[in-house]
Amino acid sequence: MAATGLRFRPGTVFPSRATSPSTQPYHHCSPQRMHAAKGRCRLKAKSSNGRPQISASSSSSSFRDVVIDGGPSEDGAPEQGGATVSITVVGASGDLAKKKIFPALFALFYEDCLPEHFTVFGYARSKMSDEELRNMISLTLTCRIDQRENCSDKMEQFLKRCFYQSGQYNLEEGFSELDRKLKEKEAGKLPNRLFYLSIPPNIFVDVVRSASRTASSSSGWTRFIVEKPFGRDSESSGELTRSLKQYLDEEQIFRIDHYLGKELVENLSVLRFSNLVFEPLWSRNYIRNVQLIFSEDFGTEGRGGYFDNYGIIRDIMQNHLLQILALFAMETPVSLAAEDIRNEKVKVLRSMRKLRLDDVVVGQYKGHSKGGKSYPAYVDDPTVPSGSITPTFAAAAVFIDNARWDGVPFLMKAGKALHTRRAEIRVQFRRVPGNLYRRNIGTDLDKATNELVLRVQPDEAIYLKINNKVPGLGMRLDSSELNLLYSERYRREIPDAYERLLLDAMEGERRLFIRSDELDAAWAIFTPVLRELEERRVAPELYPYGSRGPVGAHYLAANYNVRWGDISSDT
Ligand SMILES: NC(=O)C1=CN([C@@H]2O[C@H](COP(=O)(O)OP(=O)(O)OC[C@H]3O[C@@H](n4cnc5c(N)ncnc54)[C@H](OP(=O)(O)O)[C@@H]3O)[C@@H](O)[C@H]2O)C=CC1
Ligand SMILES: O=C1O[C@H](COP(=O)(O)O)[C@@H](O)[C@H](O)[C@H]1O
Repeated sequence: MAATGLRFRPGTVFPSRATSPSTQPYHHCSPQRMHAAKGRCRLKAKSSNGRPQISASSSSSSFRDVVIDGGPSEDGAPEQGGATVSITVVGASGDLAKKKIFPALFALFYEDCLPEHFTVFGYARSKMSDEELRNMISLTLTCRIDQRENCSDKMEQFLKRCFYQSGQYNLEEGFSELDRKLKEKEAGKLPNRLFYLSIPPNIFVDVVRSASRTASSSSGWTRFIVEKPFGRDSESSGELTRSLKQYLDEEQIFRIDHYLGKELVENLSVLRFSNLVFEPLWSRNYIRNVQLIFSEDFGTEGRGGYFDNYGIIRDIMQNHLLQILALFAMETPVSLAAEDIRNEKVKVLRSMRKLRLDDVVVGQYKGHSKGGKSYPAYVDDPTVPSGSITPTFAAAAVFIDNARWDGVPFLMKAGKALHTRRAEIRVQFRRVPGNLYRRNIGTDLDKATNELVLRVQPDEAIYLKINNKVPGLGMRLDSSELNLLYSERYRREIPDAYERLLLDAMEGERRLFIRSDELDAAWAIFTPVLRELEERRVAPELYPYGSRGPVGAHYLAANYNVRWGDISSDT
């Protein structure tokens, strides 16, 4: 019997749906594995929020207690008894599946984070054999995780567990056939099924309808990870939620925002709530402004068909940046339980002012030549309609009308085809009142205020800019950094966001997924301005590919006496 995946300890019990959430683990790392995987995989009985794992909350009506035992047979097919998880990647032939989802599943397997009994299925319309799927997947799997020498064996073991089913998205036949094959692999074990909808949004509902009717688990849980975009505005998002809920309970829907799975975003609450030095400063009393910055140094590159229908505000701001903002600004949750955290996030979102057109700047990249190389304009992308005015850049000032944040501008900036790839949170503190050293600081007092930066990517880091005496006999101050650079402090590679989120979905941990009322509140902030931008056909300010974006973003910040931290310094 191959003992590859995470061991389910004999006797581990899944609770019935009727019982209160159990603290029993969903899976365990063996002690040796746990040691090897320390810091990457969940330690025993802990979910990613560090709480004892609530196991297997189910949407199935006939969920029942189950004892985990046994292991897989030699060909990887699970033996009788125990439970199994089948993960079906719908849209398996697509970009996200190849780039992120299969590699994340392999990384979890490699780190012994998947349950002992699991099967991966790819589903799409493209015709492919199991072998062809495996070949396709194998091109994007990497042994990036500390290059242990058994990586190619692990890859082989993983690929043996991968299968493919071709079918239409809106017809039940393909999913019935999938159901038949899943049952075969499940071999009488308690079947838990996870569907990852890695498909364009216009077919989400078709897939959920067909898959939930014909390929739901008969006795275990069935969950659907839904990729963004969740609609284009309040109305379409509400419509999507209503449609999904015709077939699924809210607890079966895992709306993914992969930024919530990023290490530094995950660390935001730890930084705030477990360090006395930060939380007391976390309010309008000490914070002058907060900046949420996303930039990419490449354009739409073939994704223009999707992007043009959404634009950067929907693609990045309304979800990734707003989710970070909510975590940043929320009050202390009652506990680390998913619902307690999501309740606090909703409160923040509902306290936010609707964004006004005056507080938004939009831009679009134009072609540019540099060093003999030419870079295309957004409208040069063959998948973009000519004359498109869809923004590829936006800056916005948003406000939270509550006691903690009254009057503090939260500035967001997101753009494609800029000079660098970066995502960060910048917190600019107020000036020191009656600063004794103002004469030694120089003329620019703003530059001398403290700034806390959480660099989400690349080169994850947290650093605090402080004023420091330049060594010497004189008294000159400069701005220096207390720097926690992850690559120096932690040798281990940081897991990809999709790894954390997939694992959480399998464990039924919803904390990092978006609840429907959060989504409603998020759309309520952006829908009016999105509508106005479109109705008025507001022309984006053009900026050269590879530049720092439109100057309008500086005027917007200046309206609130703010300077973008990523521009005024290069750190
Ligand atoms: N790619 C990325 O980096 C990111 C993507 N996402 C989201 O993830 C989801 C998947 O993205 P991605 O993989 O890029 O998408 P793709 O365009 O690559 O589509 C995935 C698969 O869906 C099928 N498909 C594509 N277009 C249609 C259509 N019009 N009708 C029916 N089926 C279609 C194709 O499979 P087949 O023809 O074989 O059926 C395709 O391989 C989307 O919701 C996207 O917004 C989110 C974040 C990042
Ligand atoms: O959701 C999206 O995110 C990616 C950026 O993700 P990252 O993890 O590479 O920073 C972005 O390119 C894409 O347009 C958007 O849909």
